Amino acid sequence: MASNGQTTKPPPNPSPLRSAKFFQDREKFDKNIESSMDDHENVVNSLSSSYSGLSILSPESLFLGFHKYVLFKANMRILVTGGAGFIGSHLVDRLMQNEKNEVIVADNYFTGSKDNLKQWIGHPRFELIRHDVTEPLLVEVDQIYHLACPASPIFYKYNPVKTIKTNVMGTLNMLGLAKRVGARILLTSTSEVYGDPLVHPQTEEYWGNVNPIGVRSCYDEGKRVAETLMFDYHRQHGIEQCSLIKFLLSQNGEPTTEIRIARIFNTYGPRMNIDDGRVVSNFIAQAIRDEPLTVQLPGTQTRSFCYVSDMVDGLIRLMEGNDTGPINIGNPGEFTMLELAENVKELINPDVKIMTVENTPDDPRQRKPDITKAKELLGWEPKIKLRDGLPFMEEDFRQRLGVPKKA
Ligand SMILES: NC(=O)c1ccc[n+]([C@@H]2O[C@H](COP(=O)([O-])OP(=O)(O)OC[C@H]3O[C@@H](n4cnc5c(N)ncnc54)[C@H](O)[C@@H]3O)[C@@H](O)[C@H]2O)c1
Ligand SMILES: O=C(O)[C@H]1O[C@H](OP(=O)(O)OP(=O)(O)OC[C@H]2O[C@@H](n3ccc(=O)[nH]c3=O)[C@H](O)[C@@H]2O)[C@H](O)[C@@H](O)[C@@H]1O
Repeated sequence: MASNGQTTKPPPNPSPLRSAKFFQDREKFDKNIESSMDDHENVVNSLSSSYSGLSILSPESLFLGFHKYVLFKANMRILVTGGAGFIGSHLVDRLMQNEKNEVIVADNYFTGSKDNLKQWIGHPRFELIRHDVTEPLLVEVDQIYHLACPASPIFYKYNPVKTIKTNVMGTLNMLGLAKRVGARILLTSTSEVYGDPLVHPQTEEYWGNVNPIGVRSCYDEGKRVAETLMFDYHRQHGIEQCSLIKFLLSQNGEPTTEIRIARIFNTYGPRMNIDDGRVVSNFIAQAIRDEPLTVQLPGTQTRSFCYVSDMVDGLIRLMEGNDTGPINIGNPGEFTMLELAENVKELINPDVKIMTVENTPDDPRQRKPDITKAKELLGWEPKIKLRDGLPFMEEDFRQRLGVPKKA
């Protein structure tokens, strides 16, 4: 009861789907669909009369062709944030292979480098922008792969406030852009959202065991907030629509936010920073330099390592597919750090020593993805085993370090 004794009205239904505005909008869509149908008829008629050669085509096929032209744009303009980094640059290579793609990279070069993209600089379908994602960006694009964020623990702990700003404000800015231009956005989240996991292997349903105030939290919790923002934008501004309605919505200035979330597990391959600090790059660089492999204690902690080409394949499938995720993308092959060191020693330098060193706080004890969802929903699973991937990385590191393999 209100204070004046009258019965208070229930608050309006908060669901944007059921608000009065929703029904007004629906009416607007219906009218638009009708007028768009009229437009199509006009186009079909004028095309048929202007080009006698087209008269062999049925009005239906012309209608569909027009739809395809308008709704499923032949060319795709794709933004890759963090595209000058390790995974980002491999993703750019793969996207550029498709001649219908135009690729724009936005990167602040904190851990990435122009060198990773040198083969594309000057290419007519490629643009590189020095940009920090904590600031807004306005570019007309159809898809956004949002990778910008330092990934190596050494780098993300170096300036933790900046790391959390990159994850939170960076993702907010990219979501704002996605909403404004009607682009689909994919976030590269991480297995670190599972923290020091109590469930093994990790399924997407597991909510994680994360220290909110530890030295890794800027990254783990930053990515968790980034995932939350993705889903909030999706729920608040995005309804899964069929392409026709989506097109009409975007024509009306109505926001749509289509999201995809990949939870990436440890990925390795050529172009990793040599002094990046992550375990695979450390061990390979140490083996090549004849320095002892530094296994952090206790050495029995596990990780699952995915080769970068498999990762890129998984990310593209997720972007192109129909599922929002989150979906684990990683290789379920699980190794202790001592086993990894043994493998590197055997494959790269049998004379190298293995030594144990102190670990850092909150290091997860185990990690292995359950990839059932990726298999079922994306038809994806990794192809390259660790022992097959390590030599590709060795070759790249030897070239960059200028140390040829001993005869
Ligand atoms: N490699 C892995 O094992 C792994 C695992 C889980 C998740 N991920 C995620 O995948 C993405 C790419 O990782 P990576 O291994 O290629 O790392 P990386 O450090 O090589 O690449 C990150 C890129 O983002 C750029 N960047 C960082 N902060 C930025 C900012 N504020 N504005 C613009 N650009 C910025 C860097 O300069 C770099 O080019 C990251 O989001 C990371 O969290 C990676
Ligand atoms: O897969 C993930 O989700 C995360 O994986 C890594 O995080 P982490 O597994 O801690 O990466 P590394 O620094 O490579 O450490 C892996 C393990 O190797 C150990 N390690 C590291 C370096 C080293 O020289 N020796 C060593 O034994 C660490 O103690 C740790 O147990 C990435 O760096 C994160 O960006 C990513 O999000």
